[in-house]
Amino acid sequence: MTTRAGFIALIGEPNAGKSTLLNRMVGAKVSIVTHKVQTTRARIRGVAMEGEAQLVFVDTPGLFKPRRRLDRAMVAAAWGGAADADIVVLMVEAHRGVTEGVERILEGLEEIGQGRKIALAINKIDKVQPGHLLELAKDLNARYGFAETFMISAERGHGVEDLRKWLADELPEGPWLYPEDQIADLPMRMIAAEMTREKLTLRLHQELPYQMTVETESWQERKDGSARVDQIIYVVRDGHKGIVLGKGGETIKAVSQAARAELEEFLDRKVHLFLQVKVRPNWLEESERYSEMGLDFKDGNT
Ligand SMILES: Nc1nc2c(ncn2[C@@H]2O[C@H](COP(=O)(O)OP(=O)(O)OP(=O)(O)O)[C@@H](O)[C@H]2O)c(=O)[nH]1
Repeated sequence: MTTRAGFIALIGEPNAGKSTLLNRMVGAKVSIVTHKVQTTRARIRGVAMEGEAQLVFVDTPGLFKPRRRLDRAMVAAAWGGAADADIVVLMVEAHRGVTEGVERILEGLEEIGQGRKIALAINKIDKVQPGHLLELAKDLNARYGFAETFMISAERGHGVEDLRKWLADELPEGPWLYPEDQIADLPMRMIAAEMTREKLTLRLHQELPYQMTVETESWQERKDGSARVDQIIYVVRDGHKGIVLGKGGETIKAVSQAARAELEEFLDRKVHLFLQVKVRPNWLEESERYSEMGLDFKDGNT
């Protein structure tokens, strides 16, 4: 059995249909991960299984907000998420065609195009005549050498299956990035980790340790309707551990209380939150790519 796994970034102008497509591909409403700016370059929006392939969809925050003065270096930096992905899918709205925004994205693709496959998905085909579609596909392919072109209607589901299958075939061979049984509650795990991270950021300000990550280790539903959530705060140095714990553990206690309160409000039920701080000195080398993606990377997984 050959397994495949990798990161896929759906990009496009606002309203192109990225969320709609993602929800179709993943088969559930998962794109609920908040859009708060973080130090991570990209975050997981959903995971789908297709045969023996695991498709991990990442978000590319703040990518396409039009900027007046957009120099190339800025573009490259802002494209972090897409640049880390194995496959990028550019979504273009069929009825709008090559807008200024699309042109800008095509320019950006030149920067990140090396080393990854880029597919074109012309979306909302239900809104136009077929003749128009072929012309648009030709025009776009003349501007950029896409690996493949798909005509889809994310809303109605047309062409989505073909795209999914193609993505599964094109992903690199390798072990799955998530255990299969974690996929369903993944968005919740990530939201919970993000809440704790946010509280730590608020509390520590400039003291915030470099390269700190929060991971939700386990999520258990209890018979009484409450949830037990265990999280680990990873830091890279021993000294950082002290900062996160605070004097007599007061920092971590306050963070835990605030994060729990927010999680309880979000879930509308009782939560037992357990935080642990661990030093993982080689963390960066071990898991640079995965942790940037917010993945639950553990030693020995590779
Ligand atoms: N007619 C039609 N409408 C679609 C299709 N796909 C998405 N839409 C609609 O387009 C709108 C935008 O879709 P979203 O999925 O929210 O787009 P998005 O790219 O995630 O937007 P942002 O979050 O703003 O970046 C919604 O009203 C969708 O219902 C499609 O295939 N056909």
